[in-house]
Amino acid sequence: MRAPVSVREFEAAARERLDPAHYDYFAGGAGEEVTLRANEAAFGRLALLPRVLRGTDKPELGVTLPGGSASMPVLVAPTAFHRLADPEGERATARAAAATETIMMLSMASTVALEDVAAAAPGARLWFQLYVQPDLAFTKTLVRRAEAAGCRALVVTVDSPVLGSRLRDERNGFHDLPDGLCCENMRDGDRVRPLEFSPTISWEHVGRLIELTSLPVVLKGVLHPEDAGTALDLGVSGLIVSNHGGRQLDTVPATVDVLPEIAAAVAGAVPVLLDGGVRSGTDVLKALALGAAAVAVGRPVVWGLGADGERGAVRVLELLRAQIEEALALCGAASVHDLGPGLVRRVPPC
Ligand SMILES: Cc1cc2nc3c(=O)[nH]c(=O)nc-3n(C[C@H](O)[C@H](O)[C@H](O)COP(=O)(O)O)c2cc1C
Ligand SMILES: CCCCC(=O)C(=O)O
Repeated sequence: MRAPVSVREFEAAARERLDPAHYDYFAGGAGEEVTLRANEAAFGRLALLPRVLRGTDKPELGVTLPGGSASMPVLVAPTAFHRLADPEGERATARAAAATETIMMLSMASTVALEDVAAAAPGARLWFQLYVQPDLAFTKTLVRRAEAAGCRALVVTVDSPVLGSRLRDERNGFHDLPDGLCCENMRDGDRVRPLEFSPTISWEHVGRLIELTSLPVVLKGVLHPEDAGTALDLGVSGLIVSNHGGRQLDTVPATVDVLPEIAAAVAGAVPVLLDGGVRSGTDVLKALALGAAAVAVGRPVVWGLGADGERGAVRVLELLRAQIEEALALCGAASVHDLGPGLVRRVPPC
C-alpha cells in the first residue's frame, strides 16, 4: 500500500488496523459531537491571504516555550491509552517526538509509566499532563515523579472536573482497558488506583501546584478570556486554548474561534497554545497568525501510531513540518514568528 500523504489518510490507515471500539474511543467526542466537528470546520472557514515577492530560502520554524524549545510549532497533545494503538504505546510516541525534536505532553492516563517513557526515549522533551486527583498526597507524588523523570513542564488539565459523555463509548460498551493494560502511572504499591476526576477542582489547586513545583505550570483547557486573566494573576507559565478535542462539554466553540479573544486577554504575558482540529500546515499557520505561539495535535499522532507505530507518528509530525514549510513559503513568510492577523480572512461557510 502506498504511504498516506495527509493526516486524513493516516486516519483511514489507522482505522483499518484498530479495533473498531478503540478507533471510536480515539476519534469520538462528547454528546452529539458538535464541538468535535466545529474544531475542524472552523479552520475551513478561515482563508489565508498570502503576500508575494518576499522570497526566502529556508523558513524558520523553531519555537521557544517555558518548558523548552521545539523544532517546529507543533507539539504532541496529551492523549490517553497509546497501547491501544501500538504495542509500544507511549514509548513509541516519545521516540517519535524525540526524533522530530518536538515536545510531547505525556498523558497521566498513559499505558506506559512515565519513568519508562522517559527511559525509552532519552532525548525526548516531555511535559507531564496532570489530572488533579482528589487524593492530593497522591497528586503530589505524581508531580515529584514527573520532576524526577526529567519532565520540563506540568500541564494541568482544567476542563475535566468530570468526564464528558462519549456516546460512541456507551454504544460500544467501551469503559475499561483490555486485560493487561492499565493507567500505569496510577500504580501505588500492589494496587492500581482508579484514575479519578476532581469535581471540586478550583483555582486554589492551581495556586498550590505552582507553589509545589519548580516546573513551569501550563493550564490546558481554557476557553474564557476571564479565566485567562485569572490564570495570569496566579502566575501560570502558559495557557492552552483547548476544548479537549470536543470530548468534554459539547457545543463549546471551536478553539480557533476563541483564540483571538484569549490572545488579546493575555497580551503576550505568557505563550498561548492551541489544540483542536489542527490537521494540516495551513491550519497551523492560521492558529499562529491569530495569536498562538504553537499548536498541539492529539488525534493526528494517534493515527500515525495506529497506522505504523513509531514510524507512523514520525511521518505525521514530519508531514506537518513539510506542510508548514510549504505554507510559509507560499505566504511570503520567512518565519513562524512573522505571522499576524492580516494573513487570515474569514470566509462564509460553503
Ligand atoms: C483519544 C484521546 C485521549 C485524550 N486524552 C487526554 C488526556 O489524557 N489528557 C488531556 O489533558 N487531554 C486528553 N485529550 C485531549 C487532547 O489533549 C487534545 O486536547 C485534543 O486531542 C486536541 O484535539 P485534536 O485531537 O483534534 O488534535 C485526549 C484526546 C483524545 C482524542
Ligand atoms: C480516563 C482517561 C481520560 C482520558 C481523556 O482525557 C480522554 O479520553 O479524553
